[in-house]
Amino acid sequence: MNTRLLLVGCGKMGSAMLEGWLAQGLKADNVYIVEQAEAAEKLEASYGIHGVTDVAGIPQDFIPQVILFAVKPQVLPDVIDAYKPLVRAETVFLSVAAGKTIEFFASHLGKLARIVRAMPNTPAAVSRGMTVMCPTENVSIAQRDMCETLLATVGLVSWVEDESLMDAVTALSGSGPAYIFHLVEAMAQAGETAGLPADQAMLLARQTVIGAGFLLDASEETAATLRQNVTSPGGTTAAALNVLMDQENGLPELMTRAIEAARKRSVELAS
Ligand SMILES: NC(=O)C1=CN([C@@H]2O[C@H](COP(=O)(O)OP(=O)(O)OC[C@H]3O[C@@H](n4cnc5c(N)ncnc54)[C@H](OP(=O)(O)O)[C@@H]3O)[C@@H](O)[C@H]2O)C=CC1
Ligand SMILES: O=C(O)[C@@H]1CCC=N1
Repeated sequence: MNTRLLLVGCGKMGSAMLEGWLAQGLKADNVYIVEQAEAAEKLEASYGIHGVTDVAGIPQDFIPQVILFAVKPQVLPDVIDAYKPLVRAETVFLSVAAGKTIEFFASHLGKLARIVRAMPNTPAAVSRGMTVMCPTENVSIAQRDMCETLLATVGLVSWVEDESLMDAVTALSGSGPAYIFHLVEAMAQAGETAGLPADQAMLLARQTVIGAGFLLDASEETAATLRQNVTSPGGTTAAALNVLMDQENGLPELMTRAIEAARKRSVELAS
């Protein structure tokens, strides 16, 4: 965890990764963060990290190994050109921005820039993230390893060579935590409708999702087997799954539509 890191944008995703890295022993002294003034001050005060409001605030002798863009995709076109002077063979530009293609970065930073397009998710904050990465050809094996090591400290890492798959990745694992949090909300709401007090319904929904996630993690069994283990023939779970697994109006159909909507939005965010 000695990577010299320049983090551009430290909002929800940037801070999720940062929290994970700091918990794993990242040295605050090796990190510069470019953020809005108030956030930069807070980061300095809370973590002892160098917070600056502009790329000009980074000392000349700080040569980042990784420049990680974690600003909104819509903000990137206004931000990116300021980083062109930092293009060097020893620096990888790692972007987590949804939709923003490698071509976008290359067109602003030049062909010599070494670029990795990545898609993490917020469970990185508790070292349970899922990150998928896609590199340009000029990213060295050592630099791939460095990016993998960095992201592997906060969860699992997978690579794709076909960049077009990053839109599906974004729709599945990038946005995915929100689907699970919404599942908790929906289960709690349904529990209330079934007669439970609101706070108890939320307690049951939360702990059921947390417990199921832990069980999935700890077990050698597939999700399908764990589902079957709950389902007694002719019992209550089977009655619910008849609804959820309906071919036309069930969860698979709904999830397919939801993930396709997210994938399409990722494609749109490219421009
Ligand atoms: N949230 C998530 O679950 C995931 C997000 N991502 C990607 O991560 C990126 C960030 O998303 P998210 O963290 O949710 O968004 P946030 O808005 O929470 O974070 C972006 C941060 O960047 C700051 N910022 C704005 N302009 C600049 C600038 N010029 N220089 C430096 N910092 C700046 C923002 O400040 P201010 O708010 O004051 O404008 C904000 O704190 C996006 O590209 C998104 O696609 C990827 C995977 C998952
Ligand atoms: O909603 C978004 O666009 C970002 C990308 C994946 C998760 N959050």
